[in-house]
Amino acid sequence: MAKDEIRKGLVGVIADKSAVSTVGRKDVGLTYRGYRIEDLARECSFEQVLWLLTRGALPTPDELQQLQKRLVAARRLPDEVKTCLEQMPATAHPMDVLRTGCSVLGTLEPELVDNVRMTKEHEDVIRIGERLTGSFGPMICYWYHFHQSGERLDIERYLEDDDSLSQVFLKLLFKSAAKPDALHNKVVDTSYILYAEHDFAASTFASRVTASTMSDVYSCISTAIGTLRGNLHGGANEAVMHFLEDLNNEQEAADMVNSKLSKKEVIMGFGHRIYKNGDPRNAVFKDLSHQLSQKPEGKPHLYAISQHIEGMMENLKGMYANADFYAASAYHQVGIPTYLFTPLFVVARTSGWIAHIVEQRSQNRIIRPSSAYIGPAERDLPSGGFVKSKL
Ligand SMILES: CC(=O)SCCNC(=O)CCNC(=O)[C@H](O)C(C)(C)COP(=O)(O)OP(=O)(O)OC[C@H]1O[C@@H](n2cnc3c(N)ncnc32)[C@H](O)[C@@H]1OP(=O)(O)O
Ligand SMILES: O=C([O-])CC(=O)C(=O)O
Repeated sequence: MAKDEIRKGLVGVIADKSAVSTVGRKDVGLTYRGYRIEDLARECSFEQVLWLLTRGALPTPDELQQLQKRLVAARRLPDEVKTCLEQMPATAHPMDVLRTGCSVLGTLEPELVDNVRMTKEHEDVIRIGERLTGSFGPMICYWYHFHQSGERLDIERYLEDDDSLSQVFLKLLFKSAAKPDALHNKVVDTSYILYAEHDFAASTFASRVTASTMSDVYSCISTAIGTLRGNLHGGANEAVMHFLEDLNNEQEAADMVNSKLSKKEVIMGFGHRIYKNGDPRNAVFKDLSHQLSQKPEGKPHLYAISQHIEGMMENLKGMYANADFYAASAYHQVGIPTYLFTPLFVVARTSGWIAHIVEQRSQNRIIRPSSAYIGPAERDLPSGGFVKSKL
């Protein structure tokens, strides 16, 4: 790369070393700490993956039990957080609710200044990550029910100590003390695994930029949530659902694709900065969406329309579905409201963000690129015609 070359969007720039994941090595494949995503999705729970990402190795049964205890404790929302959730408007986007909830928790349980240092003792950071991961589901459900019906959700009423993070979310969303439907739970748990980590994706890179200034963990995570929210990144799963909702059959889907492509509009859920030959997470999400569509209450037409769009994009643009495309029809068939799709991504990705914050701190140098200036040449202030406000 030539010294003055501008890489718009930082395409192809290798910004640092990382030992967390590999994305698209030889154009395909995703591994977390060396393990293939397909194997993790099939064999592991999200809690195991959370441990793996943040600590580098799979947990022992005892370590998993300890983690579960901490995640149970993390479900508790301080009264101050509940009050803030009640004060946020019903019209707020749930991503803004989570971003703010993260900040509020950071004021109540701050990372001690003494811990914000370049050190190899990272357990405190990981524990904050666990606290946030455990509290995000209850936070979003508390806000959701309060603004749907005025009810102050009694979180523990529905939960048991062995509930996984996916079970916690589904029980609280549907206000049910019964274990959720097995396939619904598998969909949410697997989505958490698939969404957990993705190298220097925009939100992760943003969290590392904040970490590189020696800021606190809550600031890093709220930076990341704000970055994930956009439609070109995590917000795409909601954007996909918005156009799927408007389509009644394959002909309407074809008209939508042709119309958007003719206007050079981007079709959400397709394309990727790194994967040019397909996103390995897509096959897993697609299979889950298909399984759901086969249930009596499933929506086979939604799956068929999605498949039709996927085929057209491959044929017309040579472009493949990314993780967000079938995540939309899968979450929808579980009964999750569309505006909660990206918040679920946050629950999952907090583990990856934490792994990267720890890594950034352990090999820190402030992230501060340069720009190629194209503004006016250096000049004197005009002698008159403007108000000189300096005394
Ligand atoms: C979990 C995730 O965050 S996965 C990503 C989720 N985001 C989306 O699904 C949004 C839709 N996709 C996109 O906008 C893009 O593909 C991104 C943001 C994911 C990647 O962006 P880039 O790496 O800059 O795209 P890339 O350089 O491959 O684009 C090449 C060309 O394909 C076009 N293109 C890229 N994606 C799409 C799409 N989804 N639909 C139509 N055209 C597209 C671009 O407009 C560009 O066209 P041009 O050469 O005429 O300007
Ligand atoms: O890597 C990216 O650019 C976006 C992505 O797929 C993710 O964050 O999961």
